[in-house]
Amino acid sequence: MSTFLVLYGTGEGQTEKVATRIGDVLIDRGHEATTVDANEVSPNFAIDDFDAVLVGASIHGGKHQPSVREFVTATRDSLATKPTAFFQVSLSSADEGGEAHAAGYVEEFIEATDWHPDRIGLFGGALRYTEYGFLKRLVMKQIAKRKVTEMPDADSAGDIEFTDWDEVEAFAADVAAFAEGRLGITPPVADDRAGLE
Ligand SMILES: Cc1cc2nc3c(=O)[nH]c(=O)nc-3n(C[C@H](O)[C@H](O)[C@H](O)COP(=O)(O)O)c2cc1C
Repeated sequence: MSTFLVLYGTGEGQTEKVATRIGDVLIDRGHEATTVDANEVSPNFAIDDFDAVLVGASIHGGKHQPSVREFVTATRDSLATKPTAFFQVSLSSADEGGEAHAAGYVEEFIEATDWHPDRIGLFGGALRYTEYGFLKRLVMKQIAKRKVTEMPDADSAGDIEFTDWDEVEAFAADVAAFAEGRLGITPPVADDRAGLE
């Protein structure tokens, strides 16, 4: 068993939802996963308590959450000694033709923080109209109309989710396998299965 930190920044909760799903995959695999909002990190938070770290952020107005950027900059030296991954949630990743934008945000983040994660995941986000004020709702509806080619159905509240959960789970499993390899451990669940055979 290894200990994973999943630290995230979120505006309307979609990145938190993605971080939680990643944590669930790691736990199902037999690891320990701690999911933390970057805004709620205490000053004595010890990143060295964790064997591996995943950091996630969403994009608002072309930028990631400053709290995530600050965390990564402050812990960069420690991150460099562990298996790490970065995941990003944005509307660009939901849009056919938006890949270059999504990749550009990551590139800018890596350049600014000088952190080089081992794995990167890019996920489509959500339009949480129920969380927006009047003006933001209007602007986001217009942006979505212009930018998004294929619009999934809205839920009963009117929100629209683009996140591909199979992709999120595959990413989490890939990061776990990579970390297990680097840490030189056998996946705990696979161990149990071997014992049963
Ligand atoms: C005010 C606002 C600005 C946004 N700006 C961008 C943007 O510049 N590029 C982009 O790809 N997505 C943008 N998005 C889409 C968000 O990244 C998407 O809604 C995501 O699900 C937000 O995740 P969160 O709830 O974890 O913050 C924006 C969303 C909002 C509400």
